[in-house]
Amino acid sequence: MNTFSFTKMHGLGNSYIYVNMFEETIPEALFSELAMKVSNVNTGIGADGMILICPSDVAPVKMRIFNNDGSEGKNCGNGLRCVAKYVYEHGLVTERSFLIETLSGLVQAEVFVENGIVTSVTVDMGIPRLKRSEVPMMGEEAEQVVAEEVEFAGETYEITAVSMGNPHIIFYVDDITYAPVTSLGPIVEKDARFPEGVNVEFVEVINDQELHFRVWERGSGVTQACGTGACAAVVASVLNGKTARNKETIVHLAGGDLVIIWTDEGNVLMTGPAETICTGVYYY
Ligand SMILES: N[C@H](CCC[C@H](N)C(=O)O)C(=O)O
Repeated sequence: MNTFSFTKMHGLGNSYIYVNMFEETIPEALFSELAMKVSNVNTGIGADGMILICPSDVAPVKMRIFNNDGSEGKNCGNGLRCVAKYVYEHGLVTERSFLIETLSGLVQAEVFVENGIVTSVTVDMGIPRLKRSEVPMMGEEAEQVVAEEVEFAGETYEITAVSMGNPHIIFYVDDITYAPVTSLGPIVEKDARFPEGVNVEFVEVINDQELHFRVWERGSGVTQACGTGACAAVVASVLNGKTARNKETIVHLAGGDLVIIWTDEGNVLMTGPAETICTGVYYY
């Protein structure tokens, strides 16, 4: 019987099983299968996926994120805040600001500490990728995919597509309460026009600095929050003239709020909480 120690953490209810790969040894071939198993609420621990905190050649740590269907994501905003909290509190870093390597590049995290405990984290999520080919989305190359009419399941929708290192498509709705998250989300997630799949976000604009937000995540389905998705929603809202560039926007997700700013310099800053739920030993 094999085991590994884990820490369950969440960012606004978007929970993952975190494994410190500086201390644990798990065969790479099992990462995908174990992500599915630990995520199962009945036969596993229960979470939206698994995140590995790994050594890196270019930063203090590298984050690898696996959705609950076993697929590997290239970025995870809520995960980055929890990784930053974990590595600071476990002494893997000594500075309050440090780099984290992801599959979509390096990001800079800054932790805010009270009595030795990280209470919130700001992550510089970098520059959004806006070209159709960068999302990626099939079709004739375009500098941006903004307010484009696209048909899904026989209905025509206006969509905006943004990559934060992982793909996102944003739909605007009049009332977030009635957003077709579970009906339209799974259809769009697997649409052939998104060769790598896509995270599906629904946004209600409250004012030029406030959004309501719900998400159907690629590889995990409905989650309480999606950090990269919230960043993509702010970028899309600026591109659509609905919110202000270079001003803090409050994004109200099901699990709570994120404060996000798309700066004039081009990068997206995301600030929000990160919490530890429990630790334990998993048997496999
Ligand atoms: N489902 C995403 C990964 C998790 C992103 C989300 N949980 C976040 O906080 O950004 C993907 O496959 O691209």
